[in-house]
Amino acid sequence: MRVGTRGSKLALTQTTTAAEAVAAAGGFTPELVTIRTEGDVLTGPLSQMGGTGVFATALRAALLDGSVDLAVHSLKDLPTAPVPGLEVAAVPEREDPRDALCARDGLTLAQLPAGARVGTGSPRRAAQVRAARPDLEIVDIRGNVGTRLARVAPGDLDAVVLAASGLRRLGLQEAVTELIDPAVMLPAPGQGALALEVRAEDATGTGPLAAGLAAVDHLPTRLAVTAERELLSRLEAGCAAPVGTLARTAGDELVLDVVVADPDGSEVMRRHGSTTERTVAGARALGTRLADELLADGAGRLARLTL
Ligand SMILES: NCc1[nH]cc(CCC(=O)O)c1CC(=O)O
Repeated sequence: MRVGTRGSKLALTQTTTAAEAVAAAGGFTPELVTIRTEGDVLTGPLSQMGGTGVFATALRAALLDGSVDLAVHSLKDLPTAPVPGLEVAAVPEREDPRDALCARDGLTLAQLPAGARVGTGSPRRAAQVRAARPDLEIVDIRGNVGTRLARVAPGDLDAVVLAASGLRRLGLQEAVTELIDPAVMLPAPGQGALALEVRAEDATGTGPLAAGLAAVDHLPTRLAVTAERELLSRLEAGCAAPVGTLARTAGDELVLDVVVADPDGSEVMRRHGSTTERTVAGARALGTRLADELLADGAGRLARLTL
């Protein structure tokens, strides 16, 4: 069973873990195949790379041409539009979805001094940092997790904002000085979750791959990310848009929080919604409903500023 992965340390770590879980449940041996994607080759701000899918397209092509049988993606890097012939057959249990501040001297967002320099390449993170702390300076950065973390140094940056999940998977959780409360910063749709994608004919049935995938699928995570991604696609916003959202199951409800910000954080729209229909269709309907409420209130104008 050939498993496609990006070559970054984070991608290799999370693909290995996911592939081993699927393989153990399905009873086969995985072989990792590293694939260079556009997002790994190009430099410059991600938000200006011309659309979504810079990390996923090459992996999807490898699935379609048969050179791999399973692709492991960070769900937040996967475009919401379905690809004919492919299916996200499993979404394993999500890691911590929150964003993490990694600051010098153990500082939190509230404790950073005025004028402190905070690195992020994400318009979503930048807008929410600006909304919470208009007195900080945002510095546009890129690179893999290790590269970005290394920028926290005297004479350079005071802090960076990264996904807690990525840091944890890399064993770098010591660098986190604050797990940012979703009331202050909502994560990207799907953050902290993985998508296990296969050719549609392998998604169901009695084969070892389908059996392994069914064993690692986690329904509460699938419902949460379905609501988040439906909202994102309804807003027609890409992965680089200033849209934060987080869904979770609470008791017998699925609840969804959303923020749409203009890039400078001076205008921020928040919405909260819930449903008792804990099915994929119910999750979709919840995402659609909140997106429509936001669009009716002018969110399109805010979000489109950076698209
Ligand atoms: N776009 C980069 C990216 N894609 C997935 C992750 C790791 C977090 C995750 O599992 O969602 C990261 C790094 C980051 O945002 O800090």
